[in-house]
Amino acid sequence: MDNLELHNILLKNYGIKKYISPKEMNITDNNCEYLGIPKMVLMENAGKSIADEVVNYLVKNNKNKIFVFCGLGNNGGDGFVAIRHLIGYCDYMDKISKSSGFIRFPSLRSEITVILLGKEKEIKTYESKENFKILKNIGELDFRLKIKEMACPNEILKVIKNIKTEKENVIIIDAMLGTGIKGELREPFKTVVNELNNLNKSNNIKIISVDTETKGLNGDLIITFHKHKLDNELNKTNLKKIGIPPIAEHIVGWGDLKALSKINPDSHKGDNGKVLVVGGSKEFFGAPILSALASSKIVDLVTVASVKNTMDALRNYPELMGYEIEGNYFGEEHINEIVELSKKYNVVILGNGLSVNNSTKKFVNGFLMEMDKLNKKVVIDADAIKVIEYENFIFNENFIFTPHKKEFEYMGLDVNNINNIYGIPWSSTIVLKGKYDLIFNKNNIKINKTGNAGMTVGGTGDALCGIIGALFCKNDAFISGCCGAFINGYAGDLLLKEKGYYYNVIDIIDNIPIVLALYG
Ligand SMILES: NC(=O)C1=CN([C@@H]2O[C@H](COP(=O)(O)OP(=O)(O)OC[C@H]3O[C@@H](n4cnc5c(N)ncnc54)[C@H](O)[C@@H]3O)[C@@H](O)[C@H]2O)[C@@H](O)CC1
Ligand SMILES: [K+]
Repeated sequence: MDNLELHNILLKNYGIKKYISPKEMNITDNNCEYLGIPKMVLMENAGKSIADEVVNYLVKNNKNKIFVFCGLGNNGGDGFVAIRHLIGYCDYMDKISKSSGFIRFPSLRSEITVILLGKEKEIKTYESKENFKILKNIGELDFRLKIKEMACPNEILKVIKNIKTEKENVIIIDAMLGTGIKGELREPFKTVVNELNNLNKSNNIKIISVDTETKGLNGDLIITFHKHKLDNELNKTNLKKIGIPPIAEHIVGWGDLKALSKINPDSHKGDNGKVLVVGGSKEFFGAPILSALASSKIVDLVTVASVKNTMDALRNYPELMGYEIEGNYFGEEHINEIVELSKKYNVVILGNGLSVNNSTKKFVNGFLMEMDKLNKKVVIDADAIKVIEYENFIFNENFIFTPHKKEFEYMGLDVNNINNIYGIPWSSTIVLKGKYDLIFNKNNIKINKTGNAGMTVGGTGDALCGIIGALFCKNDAFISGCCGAFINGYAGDLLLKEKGYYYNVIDIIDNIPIVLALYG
């Protein structure tokens, strides 16, 4: 069974999640673009579905005047599109009422008023900007559309006061903030929300929110897109599908990369992560250096704890630090000192070039037991995967495993027997490497399709766990696994375009910053 088949079987078993968090939604939204679906298309579908629903609401509730409060992000953009579609309905409704003398809809003879909470130049996204321009073009010529750009709360208060005196039945559309809200509500949004809550108590006014209610707002209806959002009250939410395919939630793409924790420009040395690589042996001394080099492209500080041969090779890499152990292999006698050393680091990467023998077996099992007690984050790779005694093993959420198919079999999890995987009470994240990488834990599953045949060259697995370990310093296990797989593969894909299949792991490592600069 290949990873793609496994993915489909796991997906079936995981079932479909009813809710989506704002963060997951943003990732999915960006990954639609990665799949080739332009954001403009999703915004168009979202805005159209709002307009359809508002017209329904107009009919049912005998409303005939619309005010739309729009923010500067894509929630506002959905509002702009909805207004354009509603203007289309006005025409349709006028025609029906005049030609047939039969009034099916209340006529929107009065105008739609758009209140942009800010200035046009402050609109954040390309899609929103373009849709606002269209509205302005229409509004210049069509008496039914009025557009106001307002940043000052006092000006906005005047508009809301006027709404109170409206004789018409009014609908207010809240397209202020959606899944992009961060922190507490700022002005002028705060004032608007307070005032709208007061207005809402009057019977003539109904509030419909786009995607989510702007924080603190208590409206009448929410029209949400793709999936229910965690905070929305179900009994007043209407779900609309806007053309997002289910796989957009399960593919790793640049949406995941954009969701990674960002480097703070004011940060100090060490703030952006410290990684300890524990691996290497007399024979395989280079592997931990490759992991460490990959990590060092992302975090501030990387130390390799290893045998003398590795230390000798490390002299050529001044960007890495070394910690030499006694002997040719890790063993039980090294557990205490490496546990102590690990306390200074955010993440430990364990296993590259460790060798498989009784000595390393004792080390790995004893060391991981201590890591579990300390709640230390560990990426477990290569030989470490082979020597773990899985019968007594605790798969905690701070462990990420990065096996290929053969190593995965050591874990006692039969790829061909899905019941063996699904339902296992573990929290660790698995990054199962292959043509398609599969990243999963008991809550999530994603598939990564970056990478190419050139990556069968030695060391790419070491680079991968180096990247994952570095990301894990400041991100959760699942997104670190996903983004590590994506970055490693994408670095290789860039090389394929540039050099064909003739590149090595050092070229991949050198490309890590390029991928992060493109999408991070
Ligand atoms: N997720 C999807 O698949 C789709 C999402 N769309 C819409 O896009 C929305 C998300 O768009 P964005 O990511 O641009 O985010 P939002 O439009 O929700 O908000 C982002 C804007 O709000 C400002 N902001 C953030 N926190 C604030 C606070 N506390 N107080 C005041 N202002 C604050 C930011 O400066 C930014 O300009 C969704 O809710 C939905 O309406 C649609 O366009 C179509 C598809
Ligand atoms: K909203």
